[in-house]
Amino acid sequence: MRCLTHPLLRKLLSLPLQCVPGQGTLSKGAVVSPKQLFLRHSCSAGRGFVTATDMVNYWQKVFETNGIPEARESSQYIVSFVLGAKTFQSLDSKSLHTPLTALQQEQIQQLSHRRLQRMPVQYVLGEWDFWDLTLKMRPPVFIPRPETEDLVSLVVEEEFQKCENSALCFPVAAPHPVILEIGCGSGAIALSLLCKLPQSRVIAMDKEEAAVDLTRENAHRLQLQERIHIIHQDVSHCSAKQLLLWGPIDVIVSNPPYIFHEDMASLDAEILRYEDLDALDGGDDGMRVIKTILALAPSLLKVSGSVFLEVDPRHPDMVEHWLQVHPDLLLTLRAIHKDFCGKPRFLHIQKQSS
Ligand SMILES: C[S@@+](CC[C@H](N)C(=O)[O-])C[C@H]1O[C@@H](n2cnc3c(N)ncnc32)[C@H](O)[C@@H]1O
Repeated sequence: MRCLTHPLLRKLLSLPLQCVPGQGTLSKGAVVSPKQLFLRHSCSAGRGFVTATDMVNYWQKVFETNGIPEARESSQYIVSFVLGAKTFQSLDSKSLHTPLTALQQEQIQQLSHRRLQRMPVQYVLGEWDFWDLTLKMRPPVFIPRPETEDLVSLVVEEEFQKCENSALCFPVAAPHPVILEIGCGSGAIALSLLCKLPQSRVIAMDKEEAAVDLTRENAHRLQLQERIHIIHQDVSHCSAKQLLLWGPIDVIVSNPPYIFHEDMASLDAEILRYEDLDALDGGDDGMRVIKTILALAPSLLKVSGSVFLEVDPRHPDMVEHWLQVHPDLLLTLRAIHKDFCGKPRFLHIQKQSS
């Protein structure tokens, strides 16, 4: 077994380092038996026990030393997760200074070792919050990003809440709106919409079995399984009939793969190593799946039904042009909405009344 310990960490702790069988070898300056080292360090500080704050500080240093991004946040997430808290900030003073049990220290160590291998913290913890839902996460299923919460808000606000004074509000009249999500991943969008719109039903489809399984598991955990129909299918191979089981659709929503292929190589190591790259790669112009969705939409939507898409900031102009050269689709770009960074990110497209 190789014993790799970063010199900076060694200096930091001023401790004699030793290999402990069974720890394995980690990439890039990994630490051997941090628990033992840490315990000795704490003892030398005269306390003889290890607290949550100690662990956060220790693992932050280890992460920084090993070039792990968001070192402090990562160590805080891991320690608070093991202590059963949502955030480190929500831990009270007592929890922060109570000695950790041997089991808690072991758990923190195991999870931190995964993070040291650049595993995203969402996969390390096995769960993550999206809006007000806690969802199971598993590699390689796409981890929902915070901006996508705004896509959910947009659907709820534009289609189902602010419609009384709008001429474009046909779906609000539907007593039990039917929503189709294309590319459901972990189920983040579909399940949030079901929670926000208690009368709605959702058809969620994904081409990856791992994604379909995770959406199903999350739906059961949230007891939403009665109102969701989950389909394992590639959107480019599916028939309209397959998706019309509850009749014409009010809203299609999708956060499709939209990254330009040439940009894929520059993604973070966390993404490249662990997430399904097909969930991100939108082809040469980032529009491969977007075009398929738009071509299918008219045969699925009710008159005045809507498509909401999350896209790359370069896409609004490209989609507008594409719709102009495909007038037969009878789709109109109604609105472009910005994300919280001010970038054009969400498209509202509507089926014309012909
Ligand atoms: C960017 S992820 C979005 C996942 C989830 N909706 C979210 O926002 O967290 C795109 C998803 O679309 C799925 N997908 C990609 N191409 C697809 C296709 N041709 N048909 C159906 N699903 C597809 C991927 O498997 C992935 O789960």
